[in-house]
Amino acid sequence: MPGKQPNLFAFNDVSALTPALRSYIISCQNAGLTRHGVFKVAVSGGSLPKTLAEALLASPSLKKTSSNSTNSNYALVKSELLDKIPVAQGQPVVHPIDVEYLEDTQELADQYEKTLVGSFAKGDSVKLPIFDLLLLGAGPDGHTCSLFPGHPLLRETDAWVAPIEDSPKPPPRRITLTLPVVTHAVRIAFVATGAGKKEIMKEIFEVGNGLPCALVNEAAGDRCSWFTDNAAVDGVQFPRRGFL
Ligand SMILES: O=C(O)[C@H](O)[C@@H](O)[C@H](O)[C@H](O)COP(=O)(O)O
Repeated sequence: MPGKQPNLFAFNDVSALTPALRSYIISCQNAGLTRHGVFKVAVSGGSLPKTLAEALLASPSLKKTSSNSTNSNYALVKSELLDKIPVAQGQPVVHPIDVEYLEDTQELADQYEKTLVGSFAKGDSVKLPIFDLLLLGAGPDGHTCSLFPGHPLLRETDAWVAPIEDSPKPPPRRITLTLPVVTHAVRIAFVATGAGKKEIMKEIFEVGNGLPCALVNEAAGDRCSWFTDNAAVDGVQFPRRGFL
């Protein structure tokens, strides 16, 4: 159905992708600021924080990052991106998980949901938080956030944040935004690069198969955009290819 399909923006390589991602993020930010005076954005881990640094910082290579092998998405975003924002430009308000509750993932999820409730005022009128933008990665199995293929967590309808104790990707114990929160965002952008993504991109876009990334595509339609390099989408059929 034209108009309801996700957008695909494919580029020769990551250095060609990042300026377009930057423009897209700035337009989402401007829309958020116009709508409610703030820009509410959530960011996943993996290779994304590094790509965001390339997209958003004037000179991302000025400060070297010691390591990006960490189980903490916050530590990753902090070292790759936040620590490199010039002090004069100010810092965003960031809500990492509260490590005090790491031993109890349900409590950790509840505490994080409370943090979101503080920002989005869950109640009679607000059934779901509406982020201005979710910036996500796509795993080689089609997972996104900590929403894994075939996992019962995909059926969660009430919670905004949920624990997972059996993540197939380490670490096994995590918390995640739930699928309805993801699909309710004003805009959702996936960044997927490299030939290693080709097979799963084919499955997500040509088959669907209930893969978490495909479920986001189906629910969000044209509110969802994919930023890829050509290697990741070589030979993949897309209903809607855009140009930026
Ligand atoms: O929590 C995690 O384990 C990661 O954040 C993960 O969900 C990541 O976003 C995808 O696996 C894609 O990672 P890449 O972009 O590095 O392929």
